[in-house]
Amino acid sequence: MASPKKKLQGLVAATITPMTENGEINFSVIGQYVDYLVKEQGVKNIFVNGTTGEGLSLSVSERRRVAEEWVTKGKDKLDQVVIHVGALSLKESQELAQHAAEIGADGIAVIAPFFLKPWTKDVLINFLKEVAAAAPALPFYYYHIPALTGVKIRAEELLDGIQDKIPTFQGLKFSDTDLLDFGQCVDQHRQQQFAFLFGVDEQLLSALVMGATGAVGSTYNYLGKKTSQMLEAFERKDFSLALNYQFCIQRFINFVVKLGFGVSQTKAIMTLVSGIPMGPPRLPLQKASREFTDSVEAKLKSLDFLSFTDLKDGKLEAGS
Ligand SMILES: CC(=O)N[C@H](C=O)[C@@H](O)[C@H](O)[C@H](O)CO
Ligand SMILES: CC(=O)C(=O)O
Repeated sequence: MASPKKKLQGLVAATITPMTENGEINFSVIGQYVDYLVKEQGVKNIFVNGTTGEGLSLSVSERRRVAEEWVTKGKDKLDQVVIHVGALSLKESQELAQHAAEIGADGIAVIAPFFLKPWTKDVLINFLKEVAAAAPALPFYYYHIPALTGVKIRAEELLDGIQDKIPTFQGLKFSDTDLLDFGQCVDQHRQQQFAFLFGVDEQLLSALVMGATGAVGSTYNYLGKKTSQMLEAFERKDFSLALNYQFCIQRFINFVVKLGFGVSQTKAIMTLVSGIPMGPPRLPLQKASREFTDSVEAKLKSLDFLSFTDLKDGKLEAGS
């Protein structure tokens, strides 16, 4: 059984995989990236090779090297490094799980296989169990992202009795807007100390109300500090301030969603905000346009996100 050590909580940044202009992984900026997350964003947990990291667009050997680099550069700086090891091939997923254990990662996460799909809960559990068994000492997280995998098995159903099958099961990363499903996951497992990590950044406040213990997301790369302020306000039960922060974050996300938002755009935004070159995405994704970056820069300035100036008297300016 996984050591019940430190529970994964708070904000977890879903890391981008930096690339060079010619499409190779740019390992040379990962050290800087770690320092940026810790010092500028106050984020000390990362989720590597997931959606934002284009994990499924990398070769197995690239995924291994990326995981190694984050673990190495994060040593003594980060609290937890969780590696996403999901793949269409069970063998590859097991290899990556075993590798994550060998390099000293703090946990592994797995999405549902999404080409030849599991159609029932039991089949999905069997797949996850085989992966988890390849890293029997590592905490295991199920990464529920039905809009991208097309596997719509409800998380609540999946979690029912999961520890009997997967003793290392430690939590759920829930990237969906179904708060009935999410809430029931929390409600039915209150005794078990699982991590319930929400993955829709623009709706995190509602998930906190529903019992989320943390969050994994792409925006925590550059809005980590802002989002932490929301978490702190929530902890203090200052719900109107927490809502102000959530609305402020929503104004930004709503703005980029309307322009067309995905991993490519996340790379462009992070380059802009951190100054660390994230490079283009890999095909089939296309680099974000110059117009996108220009309008985002103007928006970030108008929202005061670039300087991370604190809110005055806990009040936001009206409008956006
Ligand atoms: C589909 C996707 O990439 N979801 C991310 C994590 O699960 C989120 O962090 C979103 O990027 C974020 O909520 C903005 O929509
Ligand atoms: C957002 C997230 O969790 C991912 O990129 O996998």
